[in-house]
Amino acid sequence: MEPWIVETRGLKKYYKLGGNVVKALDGVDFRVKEQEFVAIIGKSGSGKSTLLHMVGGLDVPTEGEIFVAGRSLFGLTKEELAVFRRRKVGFIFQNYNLVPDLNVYENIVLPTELDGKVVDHIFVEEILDVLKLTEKREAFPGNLSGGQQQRAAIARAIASKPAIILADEPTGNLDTASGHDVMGLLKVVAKQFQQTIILITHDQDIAQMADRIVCIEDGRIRKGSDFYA
Ligand SMILES: Nc1ncnc2c1ncn2[C@@H]1O[C@H](COP(=O)(O)OP(=O)(O)OP(=O)(O)O)[C@@H](O)[C@H]1O
Repeated sequence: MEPWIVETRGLKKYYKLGGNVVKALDGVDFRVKEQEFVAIIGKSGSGKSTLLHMVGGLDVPTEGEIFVAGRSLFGLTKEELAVFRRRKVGFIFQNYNLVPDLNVYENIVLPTELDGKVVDHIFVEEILDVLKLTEKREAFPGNLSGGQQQRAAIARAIASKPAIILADEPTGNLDTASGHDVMGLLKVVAKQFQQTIILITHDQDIAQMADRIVCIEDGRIRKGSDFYA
């Protein structure tokens, strides 16, 4: 059996809008191996966010199955999905989503503390070092550049040791140079700490930095689009 850490089977998400049905996802079979770094590309409205939200347990499909780290998300209650997200998924958003009143270090350890787990401070130091944030550990998000904030958000995602990391347009708010920097560092930490990453982006150049690229078109994986970069 293939060691899929993420697998979707026949995934569909339909929205009823007035008399119309919007097929945001229309039968997606998507698989990710452990420690892979996959970029999902596609035009605006193609279904990228919908797919990421389903895999991250932020939303439930109309039809189809999702397996993450060996368990099915089918039939989980809202509360069970919240626990799934907290324990298994690290999220990285376009807007960083750092807590403004907490410094970099406090932001990084927050999810682990909220989950009632012991913080592995040695591990956090290593992450800070790889992401070149050691000197910014006591800085507040408001005093950091966009690239530094996103590096802190990446550190936070890695520090909770999730099964998968989902990144939603992580370079979307950054200029080209900072975007490439952040993407390069994300790749380095992913490899160093053996993380599985699924990232969505509009940007071909950013996607090219992943191990594998999958293109979504009209709610489906475009035939022949799934390839190793
Ligand atoms: N809550 C909703 N209600 C109705 N339609 C929705 C909803 N969420 C998404 N859609 C529709 O589903 C389709 C896919 O949306 P989705 O956000 O997944 O695309 P996307 O590829 O992530 O786009 P973008 O790059 O602009 O974020 C679009 O047509 C969108 O309008």
